[in-house]
Amino acid sequence: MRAELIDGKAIAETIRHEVAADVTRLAAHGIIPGLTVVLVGDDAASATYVGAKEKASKAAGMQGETLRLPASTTQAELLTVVERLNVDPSVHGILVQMPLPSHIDPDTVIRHILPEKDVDGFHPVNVGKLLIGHTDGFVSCTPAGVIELLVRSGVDTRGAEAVIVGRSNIVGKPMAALLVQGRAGGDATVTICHSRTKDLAFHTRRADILIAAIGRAEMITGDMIKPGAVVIDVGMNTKPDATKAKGTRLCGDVHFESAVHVASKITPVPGGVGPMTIAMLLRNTVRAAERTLAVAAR
Ligand SMILES: Nc1nc2c(c(=O)[nH]1)N[C@@H](CN(C=O)c1ccc(C(=O)N[C@@H](CCC(=O)O)C(=O)O)cc1)CN2
Repeated sequence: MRAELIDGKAIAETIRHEVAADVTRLAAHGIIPGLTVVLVGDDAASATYVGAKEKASKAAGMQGETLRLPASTTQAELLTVVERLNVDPSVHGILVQMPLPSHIDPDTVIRHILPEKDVDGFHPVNVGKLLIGHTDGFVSCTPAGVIELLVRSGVDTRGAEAVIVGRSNIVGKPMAALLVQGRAGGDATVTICHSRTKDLAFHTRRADILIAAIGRAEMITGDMIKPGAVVIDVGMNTKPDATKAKGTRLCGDVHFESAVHVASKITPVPGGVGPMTIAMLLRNTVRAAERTLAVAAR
């Protein structure tokens, strides 16, 4: 058996077209969704992701802008930038690219972004809304993208044993909240595993749906997967590869070559969850702009 590939690139492309149609609809009301991404410092991977976000937002017809600030930017300076964006009516979505330089506290910055412009879904108000099942908040883009992948690939999550490996605030915890909620892509029985979990393989082998979000290259091997399981790899790691010009290649948290013979469906890295993160960001930005329309109509 060889697992069917879940093509995140193709699904993300479909969502980007849906978003572009929404942008055209909003234009009839005189609204152009505006997304401003703030990048602090010169981390090469972050610069690539930020460039991709600006390009994708413009391709969808939005007003996409990137503010590139030097690594020496102080926390106070960054908070001033966020405050300016908070009150700018042409900016519907604000995203501060992570990771930030070590002298800046990410939680303080996230709390400064207005929840209604927090298209990353990281603000405690949006996290709280997700937990209590309110749909008027924003959901963190990567876990929201995973749910879209499952739903659009025809995976029935109802009553499934879903095991998440990783307990980050950005992926693991919101992922659990989404899988457990009583709507499409939810109704699963959820287990979260982490670095202190005893006998990790015992849990992963019980999973009908296994979500790997640990941040450790190829840690989940085929023998840790239940035959026929759906495997979603959120990992984005590099490993040495002498055949590549860079000397490294991208890999996930799942050892793909052994997992692909055990799973029924699997996401590749690259081309799985990664492209969904940007597609869901665009969707959140359109929603932020739509809500200003709804507020104006009141
Ligand atoms: N403020 C935020 N910061 C970060 C987030 C986030 O959601 N909000 N997520 C990640 C990085 N990220 C988006 O910012 C991101 C990562 C990967 C991809 C992607 O499309 N990956 C491709 C491969 C790209 C490559 O070749 O290097 C893939 O998987 O196919 C998109 C977005 C951390 N920071």
